[in-house]
Formats: sequence, structure tokens, C-alpha cells
Amino acid sequence: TLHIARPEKGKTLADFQNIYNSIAEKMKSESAYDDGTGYGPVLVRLSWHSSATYDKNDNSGGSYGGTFRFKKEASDVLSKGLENATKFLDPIHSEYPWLSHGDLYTLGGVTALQELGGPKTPWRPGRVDTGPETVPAHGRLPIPEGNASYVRNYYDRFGFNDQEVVALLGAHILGKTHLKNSGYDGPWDDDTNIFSNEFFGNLLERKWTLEKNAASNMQYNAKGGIMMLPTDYALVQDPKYLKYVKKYADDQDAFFSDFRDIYVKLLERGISFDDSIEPLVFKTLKEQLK
Ligand code: HEM
Ligand SMILES: Nc1c([N+](=O)[O-])cnc2ccccc12
Repeated sequence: TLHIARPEKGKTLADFQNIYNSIAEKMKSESAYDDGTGYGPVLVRLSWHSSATYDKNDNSGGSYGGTFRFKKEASDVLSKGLENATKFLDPIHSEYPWLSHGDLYTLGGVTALQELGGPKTPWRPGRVDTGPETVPAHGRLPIPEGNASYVRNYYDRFGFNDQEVVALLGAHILGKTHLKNSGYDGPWDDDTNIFSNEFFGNLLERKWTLEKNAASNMQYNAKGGIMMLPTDYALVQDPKYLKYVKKYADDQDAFFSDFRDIYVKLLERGISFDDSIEPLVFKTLKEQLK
């Protein structure tokens, strides 16, 4: 499968900054969502799920075709909860019908990440919507019950190495699990909408207890109301992953730049962009106030 980027005709940085601002303003005005967590985390999760179907073996799946817009893909039980993110973005798509869904879902994640204090993340337009016949079969998303070898094998399908996997999973400092979505529960503290390297500090510094939750799933709980999925905890059970967990716990700048790089790599995996076109870097709302 070939995915050639074709940027929307005649659109400039200013046009895409307008979309960024529409999304960011809507995030601000709907900040009460999910008990005050806001839409940022679920928008980042949607950008990940819309890219998580990628398979390096035939270059299929990934963010290019915007196929998450089809029920066939969005109905995957492992994507439960993401209907909140696509419903949030529907009016943005109506306001900018020229933007492809692949670009919309990835731009939504980049906007959310930057507005939650994350790194400046270059983004390139040009994903072209593909039809329902291109929706990959279910079964390409990861399950939360996996151990370290499961996680390593899963990301091998993207061609991501151990360092990239650990950095990428640092996104789990954002947002929450919800019993009604995934059958996992927590965390219950309030600042789950600020991007930082604390996921790694949580892993290393807390005393974790493996417990059965209200949905009879096993998860790791610590005092203070934070939790880890089995796939999160795998990062400290495996010595090769643990090395990077320690690196990122000690060095927030290294985490921010490595997360930015692998997040961009994820959102662009499988797509051929014209390298003469500069990636776009958006201003945050705060930066535009002055
Ligand atoms: C081993 C791979 C992964 C597994 C098994 C996994 C699993 C999960 C699960 C079970 C939830 C809770 C969903 C819910 O109950 O609402 C979740 C939430 C989330 N995931 Fe992941 N995830 C993985 C990788 C990633 C990656 C690579 C990213 C982004 C780069 C990401 C971003 C998020 C975010 C931001 C949330 C919070 C969403 C919210 O608050 O509504 N995850 N993940
Ligand atoms: N906030 C989170 C943490 N945490 O440590 O705050 C850990 N794992 C998570 C997994 C999915 C969603 C949110 C998580």
C-alpha cells in the first residue's frame, strides 16, 4: 500500500493554525468534560488509535486514510470511549470540510498535546481519506493485559525500538482509564491533564500492588490513587525497558524531545511526504495572547 501525502491545495500555516485554534478554544470551553479532565487526553488517544493499525509488513493501516471515521473501525471494543473524541471533532470537520479525517485526527492530538504543556510538535498535512474497503480488520490494537515481551513484539510491527516504546508510553501520564470503557479504573487524582515525565517517576517511586479491580481485571495500584495497566508496569519488569524509564524519570527535557520524535513518527508512519515541504509548528493559545 502506497500512502503519498497530498497537502490540501493552497492552504498555508495560517489556515492550519486557525484549525488548531478552533480545537484549542473548544477544549477550553468544554474543560468540564470527564470530571474536569477535559478533552485533551482523549484527543491524544484518538490520534494514537487512528495510527495504531499500522503494519510495516505491507505498509497497511496507520493514520493516512482517516478510516477511524468508519464505524467498522471505531466499533473495536478496545477503542471504547473514543466516540467522545470523534464527536468533539465533528463540528471542527464541518467548519473545515476541506481537511481530511486523517489530518483532523492527528492535528487534534498535536493540538491537545501542546495545549496540555507538551513539547512543540511539528505536523505535516496531506493525509488523503480512503474508503471503507481500506479499514483494517480488528485485532491490530494492543491489549492492556500484555507483558513486556507482548509489548516489544506488538511495537515491532511499527519498527519501533525499546527506547521509542518507553518514550511513547509516557503519554499515559495523560487522562484516565474508565471501567465502562476498558474495564480499568483510575487514576483518581486531578492533574491528569498536564503533560510531564511523571509517568516514569510514578513507576519508579511508588509501591505497586497488583489487585483485582471492580471489573475483575488485574491492575497495579499505589497509595495516592494512581494506577498502572499491566502493559505500563511491564516497563519496569523488563531490564531493557527499565533503563529508559530511569532516563526519562531523571530528565524531563530528554523525555519531551524523545516523545515528540516518536509521536511524530507514529502519526506519520507509512506515509511518503514531500521532504521539500517544511513541517508546520503551531503556536499555543497562550503564545498568541501577547
Ligand atoms: C501497550 C500499548 C497501549 C495500551 C495497551 C493502552 C491502553 C489504554 C487503556 C486501556 C486506556 C483506558 C481507556 C479508557 O478506559 O477510557 C488508555 C487510555 C489512554 N491512552 Fe493508551 N494504551 C497504549 C498506548 C498508548 C499510546 C502509544 C498513547 C499515545 C501516544 C496512548 C494514549 C492514551 C491516553 C492519552 C489515554 C487517556 C484517555 C482518556 O483519558 O480518556 N496510549 N490506554
Ligand atoms: N494516568 C495514567 C497513569 N498514571 O500513572 O497517571 C498510568 N497509566 C495510565 C494508563 C492509561 C490511562 C492513563 C494512565
